[in-house]
Amino acid sequence: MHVVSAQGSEKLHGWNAPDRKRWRGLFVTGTDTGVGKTVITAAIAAALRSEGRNVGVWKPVQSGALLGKGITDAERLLRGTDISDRPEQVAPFTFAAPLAPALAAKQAGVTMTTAGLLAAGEPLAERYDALLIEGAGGAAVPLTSDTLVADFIAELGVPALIVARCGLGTVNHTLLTAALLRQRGIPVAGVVMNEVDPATSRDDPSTAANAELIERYGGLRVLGRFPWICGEATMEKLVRAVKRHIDISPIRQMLENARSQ
Ligand SMILES: Nc1ncnc2c1ncn2[C@@H]1O[C@H](COP(=O)(O)OP(=O)(O)OP(=O)(O)O)[C@@H](O)[C@H]1O
Ligand SMILES: C[C@H](N)[C@H](N)CCCCCC(=O)O
Ligand SMILES: [Mg+2]
Repeated sequence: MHVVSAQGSEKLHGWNAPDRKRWRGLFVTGTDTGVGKTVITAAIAAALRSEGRNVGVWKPVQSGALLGKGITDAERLLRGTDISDRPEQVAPFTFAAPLAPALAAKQAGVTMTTAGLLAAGEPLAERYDALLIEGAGGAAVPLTSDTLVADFIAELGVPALIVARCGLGTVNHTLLTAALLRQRGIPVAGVVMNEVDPATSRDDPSTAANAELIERYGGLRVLGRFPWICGEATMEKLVRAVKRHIDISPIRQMLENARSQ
């Protein structure tokens, strides 16, 4: 991905100052922590790569475990995509505490700033045509001492994808997430409904209508319902699931538009 200076006025994206850099990619946020952002980020990145696109993955900050045991998001993203970057390149900031990044960093004695996060992502931005960037928790999660995840997405100037649960409660969480993103001027590429809790969503009478409600009341596009993957989420299984269940054409289109700007 080439990081180029933004040209002209881009009020919607919030990066109209001439010296601001422009990032290419898609930010994968969610309605909550544990909704399946890592699974969906890996799946979409793997599907785009299987079409020959030079797409990388970036997890600007992760918390909850340290690198080494293969359980962090960066390590899972690499396994799910067969990308050969090192985990510490994909996740330059990793904290053990299972807390919001702002708190986890503070507890570890690390001063984390937006500028520092962006600088740490630049080598990946140079190496790939586009990045799939996974957030931490939802869009209103404190990222640094004075910013939320949504502020960071706005700073990057990339569109966002919302990963949402299928079952009861998801309409409220998804519409609130979209409202926050829009308030920051962030274009929303769509919503992926994830079967993160298959047993519950099967017996949940709301599941059948939730996507339609999200589209109607949120003016959002639901790109599909990602199935529960049994066993290890291998790249092959993830790509197959995207091809069968998710319409990634709006994502392709956004990446193409970013290339031609
Ligand atoms: N479609 C799916 N099929 C099988 N397992 C899934 C699926 N979606 C999510 N999971 C599992 O649910 C758990 C939570 O998912 P995941 O780690 O992707 O959430 P997340 O939104 O990335 O969370 P975080 O905020 O910590 O980054 C993981 O154990 C993951 O493997
Ligand atoms: C530790 C966890 N896996 C996430 N990466 C961090 C989630 C922070 C959520 C904060 C909150 O919404 O209350
Ligand atoms: Mg994750």
